[in-house]
Amino acid sequence: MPAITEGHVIDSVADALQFISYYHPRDFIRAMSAAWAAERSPAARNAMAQILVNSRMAAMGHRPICQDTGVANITARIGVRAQLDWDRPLQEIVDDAVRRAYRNDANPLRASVVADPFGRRRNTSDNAPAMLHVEMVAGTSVEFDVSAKGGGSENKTKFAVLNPSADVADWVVGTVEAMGAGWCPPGILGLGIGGSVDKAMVMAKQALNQPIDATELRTRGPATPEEELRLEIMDRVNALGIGAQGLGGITTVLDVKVCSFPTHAASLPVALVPNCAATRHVHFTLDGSGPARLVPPDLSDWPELDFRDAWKDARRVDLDRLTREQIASWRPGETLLLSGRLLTGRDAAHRRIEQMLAEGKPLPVSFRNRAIYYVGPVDPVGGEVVGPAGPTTSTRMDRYSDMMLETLGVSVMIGKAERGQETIEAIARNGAAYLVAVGGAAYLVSQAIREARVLGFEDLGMEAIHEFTVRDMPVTVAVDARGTSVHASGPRQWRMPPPRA
Ligand SMILES: O=C(O)C[C@H](O)C(=O)O
Repeated sequence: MPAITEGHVIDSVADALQFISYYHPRDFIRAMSAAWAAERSPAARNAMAQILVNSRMAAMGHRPICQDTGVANITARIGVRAQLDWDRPLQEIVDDAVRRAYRNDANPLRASVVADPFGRRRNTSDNAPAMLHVEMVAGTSVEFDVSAKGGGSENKTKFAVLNPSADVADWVVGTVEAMGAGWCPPGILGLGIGGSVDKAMVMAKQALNQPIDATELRTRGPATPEEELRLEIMDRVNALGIGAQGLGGITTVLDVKVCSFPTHAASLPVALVPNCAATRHVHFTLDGSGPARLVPPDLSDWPELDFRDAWKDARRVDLDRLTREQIASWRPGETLLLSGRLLTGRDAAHRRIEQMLAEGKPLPVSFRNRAIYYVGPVDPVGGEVVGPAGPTTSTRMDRYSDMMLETLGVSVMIGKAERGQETIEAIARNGAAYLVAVGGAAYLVSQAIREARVLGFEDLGMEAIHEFTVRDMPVTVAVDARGTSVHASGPRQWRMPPPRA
């Protein structure tokens, strides 16, 4: 039996991380296409169309589906009789693979990992380390699950130890309803039920690597209590009306995956890990014959669609001449095509601005009457001015709303997902507006960016303040100047009565 070498592991894991950065899994493309075809809410249908067009563009261009190219999550199942020809800890080996993949010259991926997480939060600059789990299994080979998990969906992870008499579906449905849209639905829910607190979380994460097969399951009918639970949760969550990007619609989840394990008689641990529209994972086996060969999807796997129809009546906005009166005329749910200059800034930039204001220091740029886009783009290659540059979750910037709107005079905020009530009130008080771009359509969004330059905080890397010049950047009015939120009105409109058991 030939030995599995360190080189086989590094080549395979590095290739896998590159592969999943631009290829959605086939089952995901199929499920998203079916959901798009069935969607009746125009806003959700348009968002899904952008996700699918972006997915095909990323596959063709070999550029990331999402600007959040994720943290590498790796599970290695090592056969007890496998011949391993390596000396270093597996963590070091997979970290080398991560470095190679994320610093690839042709398709650099975004470095999103920070060390010293509760202190300085220094970017490690190569996305290492990976989150590695190792299991010993029967056999002579080593199986790998490689995924790249984005921060927005990871942040929405929930865990509870329920009373053994509690209903798991009730907890999941209530939790998803309260979770907001920062996890970029439509996506997949991974559930780990039972075991211990740590075991439940690992099971939920690993459940997300199973193929999407809800349609097949529905056709053949559930054969186990887990399969019944999957369909019940899926139907009840979709009846909530949350829809794509939380804009209101009939599909919020494409599938619900469940792993369970025996647990303590007094406990019912349940972990819920959502996966976003940038679902990225691949599975391969090493048997000593060489690195893994991964099979890409076929271009015919994507539906033919032209989302631009949805924009033909869109209002064109000149950001360089924007007035508060114009902002006041925007309607919730309306599509805008933005042209002109906007500033960028996200978590680290807001934190630093707050510190500088407290210390009375001058800021590198004036935000007065400017639009700010919450984004951390991927570095450009070739002729690009910027790499994929989709929106990040705006909710994290809510605590800075008064500072940005009242103290600094920002007029427009652009991101994704809902805002909190205090931010909505601050928007209305200041005659500002909040716009959303589609999370998970980052490569498509980046096509609208014609120029990019860093104006401040360069040391923050992707979190620096940039100025983008955009042309026809598509966005939706999510909170208008009167404080009406489409993330409240959309789901209300598309909510359906709970399906009968
Ligand atoms: O970090 C990002 O670019 C986005 C993040 O994944 C988010 O969804 O908020």
